[in-house]
This record gives sequence, C-alpha cells and structure tokens, in this order.
Amino acid sequence: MLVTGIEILEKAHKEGYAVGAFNTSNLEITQAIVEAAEETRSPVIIQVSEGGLKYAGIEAISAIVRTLAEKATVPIALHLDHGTDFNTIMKCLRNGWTSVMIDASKFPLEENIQRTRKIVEIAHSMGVSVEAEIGKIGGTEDHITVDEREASMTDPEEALRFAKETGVDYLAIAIGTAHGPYKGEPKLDFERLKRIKELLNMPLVLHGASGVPEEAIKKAVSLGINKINIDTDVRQAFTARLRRLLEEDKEVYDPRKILGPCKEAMKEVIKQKMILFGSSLKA
Ligand SMILES: O=C(COP(=O)(O)O)N(O)CCCOP(=O)(O)O
Ligand SMILES: [Zn+2]
Repeated sequence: MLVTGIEILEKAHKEGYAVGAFNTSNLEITQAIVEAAEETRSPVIIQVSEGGLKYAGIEAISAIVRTLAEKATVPIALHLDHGTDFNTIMKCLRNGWTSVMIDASKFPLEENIQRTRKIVEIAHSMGVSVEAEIGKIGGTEDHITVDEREASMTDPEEALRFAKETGVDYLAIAIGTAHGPYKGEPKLDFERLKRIKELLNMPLVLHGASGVPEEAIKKAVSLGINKINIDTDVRQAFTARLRRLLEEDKEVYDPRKILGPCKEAMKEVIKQKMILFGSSLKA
C-alpha cells in the first residue's frame, strides 16, 4: 500500500531499525524493489532522482511506481530524491508522491533553512513528508581533501537548529559517506552520528550507502540511522548480470529474456539489504 515516508520512518525510528530507499528509473527496477519488499515483508521507500525523472518522464515513472505500490501488501512510499528544483518538487506533489527531498545543502545554512521551510509548509499542507540535507554528501568522484570532507560533515548543533526551524520530517546527514563506487573503505564518523541522534531524536538518513561494509551499516543503524539510500549496488548487480548473460548467450535478442534475469539479480541484492537494515518482517 502507498503510504507517506513519515509513516514508515517514524516506526523505524521508534523501533530502532532502518528502511531501504532504493532508486528506480524504469519498470524492472521498480518490480525488483517491490518483489523484494513483499518477499522479505519489509516496508520500503522507492525513490527517483531528478536525473531519473528526466530519463523516465515524471508521469510514466509515477504511474509505474504508484500502480505497483498500491497493489503491494507492504507499506511503500514514493519519494523524490535530491529535489533541487522548486517546479520539479511541485510536479511530484501534483503527481501523488508521498515524500519529497528538498536538497538545498549547497547553500549557506540560513538559505538552506529558508528553502527547506518553504517546501515543508507546502508539502505538509498536502499531507506529504519531507527530507532535507545539512552538511554536504558529495560524490566519490569529487576531488576533495580530507580536511574539505571533514568540513562538509554535519555539525550537530547546526542540525538541531535546522530541524527545529524547518519542521523537516527526516534529515540526511553527512558523516563520511559519498555517492557512487568507493575507491577505498569509507570511514563513518559514528561519534558525530551518536551526538546528532541524541540532540535531534528524529529519523535520520544515510546517503551514499552502497559499498559501505556491513558492520558499519549495522553500527550506523544501531546509532540511529533509519533511511538508507542505495543505488550504485543495485546498478552494479544489474550490469554484472547483463554482461554475464550476453557473454553466455550470443543468440539472445528478446529484451524480456535479458531484463528478466537482471531484475532477479537486482531483487536478490535488495533483499539482502532489507535483511541487513533490519526492516524485514517489519511490514
Ligand atoms: O544516496 C544515494 C545513493 O548512493 P549510492 O551511490 O551509494 O548508492 N542516492 O541519493 C542516489 C542518487 C542517485 O542520483 P542520480 O540518479 O543522479 O545518479
Ligand atoms: Zn543521495
């Protein structure tokens, strides 16, 4: 069933587990996410970035996700990931999305607060939950120094002020992760996470979680992370299966016989994540 993000994440926050937020941009990824959630009895957040909207078209991807989510027997939220453009966020709200992220983290704190508060007021008036970001979660390809990455991390006291002044429902924080494939092992600042959770006592979001060792994920969940964003690991599962399939079968030409096995490969990765995050059997 299609529900709001806060309905899923408030429960996760109270009971101390995390829910996977998996990116989609087509039918097969969406099917993999929904089937994985049904098979593990897990709530799940299906999210689309602005790049995903451009690729799929907002009406088409909204229809695919909403149709599958409404038929599902587990709670599913439809979430805009890293929303930066006001009109895009409004379009999602008009297309029945149940959660949106306003990512104004590139702006100074005051402007991030002001931009976030505006979206919170509009989305809440429509019964839609809001995620925002404080601190900067870059990409692994960003060439920044250790000091710069340290400086980009979320300041706990600023996060408390941000949460109070915006009314945001869940907060994406920077504690050492980055988007995309890691070159080395990411080092998460668990002390910072612990402090932020103690101060804010609300659902917290971890972006850039693909490639983070399982022990680090478990520790982050134990310290208060409740939404975990995964895209790269699913993309790589798809692509690895595709390469192997085309290598093994030079004659195949039916997309269904290609995308079907790739869907299964993505589903298996997603199921493992749901079990790791502690959301299985929570639906
Ligand atoms: O935090 C994550 C995923 O992190 P990951 O790369 O570690 O999976 N996300 O918000 C996914 C961002 C996807 O954006 P785009 O469609 O523009 O490539
Ligand atoms: Zn992200």
